[in-house]
Amino acid sequence: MAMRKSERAGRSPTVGGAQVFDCHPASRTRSVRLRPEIRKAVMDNKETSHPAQPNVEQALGAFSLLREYFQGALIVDDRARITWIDQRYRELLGLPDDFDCYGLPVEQVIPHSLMRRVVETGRPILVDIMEFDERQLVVCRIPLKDNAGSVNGAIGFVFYDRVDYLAPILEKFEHLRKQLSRAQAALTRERATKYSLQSFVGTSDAVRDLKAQVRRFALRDGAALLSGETGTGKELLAHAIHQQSDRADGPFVAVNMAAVPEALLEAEFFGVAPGAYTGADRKARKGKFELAHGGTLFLDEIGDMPIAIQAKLLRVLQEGEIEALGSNAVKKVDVRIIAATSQDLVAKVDDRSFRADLYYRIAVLTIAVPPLRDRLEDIQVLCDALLEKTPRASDQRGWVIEPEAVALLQHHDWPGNVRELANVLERAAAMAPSEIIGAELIRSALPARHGVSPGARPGTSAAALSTRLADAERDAILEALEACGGQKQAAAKTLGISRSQFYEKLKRYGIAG
Ligand SMILES: Nc1ncnc2c1ncn2[C@@H]1O[C@H](COP(=O)(O)OP(=O)(O)OP(=O)(O)O)[C@@H](O)[C@H]1O
Repeated sequence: MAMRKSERAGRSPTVGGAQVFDCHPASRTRSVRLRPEIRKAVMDNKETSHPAQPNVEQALGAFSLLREYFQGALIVDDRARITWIDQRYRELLGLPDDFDCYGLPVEQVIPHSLMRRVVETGRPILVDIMEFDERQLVVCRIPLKDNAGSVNGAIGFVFYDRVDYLAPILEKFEHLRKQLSRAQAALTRERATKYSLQSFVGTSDAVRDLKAQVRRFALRDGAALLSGETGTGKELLAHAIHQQSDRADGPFVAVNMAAVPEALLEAEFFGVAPGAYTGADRKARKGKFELAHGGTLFLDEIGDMPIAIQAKLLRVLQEGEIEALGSNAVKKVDVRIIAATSQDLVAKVDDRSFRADLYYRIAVLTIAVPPLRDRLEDIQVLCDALLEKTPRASDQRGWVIEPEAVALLQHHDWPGNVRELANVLERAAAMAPSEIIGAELIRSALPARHGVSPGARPGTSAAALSTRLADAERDAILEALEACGGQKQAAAKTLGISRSQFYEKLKRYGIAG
């Protein structure tokens, strides 16, 4: 390959016996500071002898036509170690003149390099955007082959800012990258406030003790069981435990046992191997265990877990391995289980509908979440916090709840706990003609079966109708539950709705499990 005069004047490292020339003379007079990670790489990993490499002259010759377009080039051998790099690329990377990177694994000089992938797969990556020190470089990577056609290395080119037609791509990429990092930052802020322990409102002694226990449990890594009536905040607390634990940077994945049809639970948990089912869904699907790897898996309503799945869950907890449906391969998973129940699990163990061995596995750390009726002094602060989140008209300054209204709420028994309180406040707010929520409004918003006639307070006719319909639905559900001796599945059947719809309605109306 013909070298330009300036190139010949440059430093000329020996590569496998051939003389190869760096081609940008300017940097020789510039002093560049060695980046700390590169300095470390030199100390730790430098190979003393230069590796075998592809024929550099031949490779550069093949791409000589591209020379005026690229602003840096690099060659690696079949083990992705640098065998040649030109001066312009060295400059772009900030490598000082006296730094010899020959023989170093490419990632130690260019952390995001994909040259290894090209060498390993033998497939080129023709256009890619690679980040280096907050800069975006457009790169092209091509495998090199020996005379017998085997891959013996790869060559990479960098196109930086001189290629005008790449500017729109880079601008768009940069724009999207900024948008993404803004969205990620907002999400992190939102998650942190939504799920922190501070968002569990309450100043009673019961809540103080509960929070102290949650903080202690967050520091440990064992399975935890939260028990308490529906709407007491078990899921909120599970999030808070995760957020305060060492797993906070890992995923938090929730499965509601009652909401997933029984036939799908196994696939939901353990995933599906490709082709496990004939027909449309032949693709592999990850299960919740795999999705929660490195984080926390929250199992809501664990008392509703079918006995066959209980046996499988126990095996995963004992062995730390999962096997996808239709697969023989096992995968290791590292997941913390936090389970929640609104049923009496000990009673379920006694009547053998819940496995004792599974109970002892998940009840390593147990937290009993108190019902709202046992901490009625929290109602004032809960009202303030919940109303803060309740939408209001743009000309309203903020909701004000009158003391008589709070007193009325403190006389209710709250079978649906905080969720029910939130619903009542939302209904009252929807009917309120101003930002003041008084006792009359609360009386109208409380469920009819507690002796208050729905719609007694004149609201809009639409609000009154929706309130009446909701109350009728709630009463039908309560009647069905009573008729079926509390058996939810049977009650759902009586009403002609699915188990998951039934549970959704129980939640909506704050009916305890
Ligand atoms: N102490 C609290 N402070 C503020 N909000 C709360 C509190 N407890 C519960 N909530 C709110 O009440 C609603 C129900 O809470 P959550 O879903 O955590 O209850 P749960 O016990 O898991 O209910 P279920 O057993 O029905 O699934 C959520 O909107 C939650 O944010």
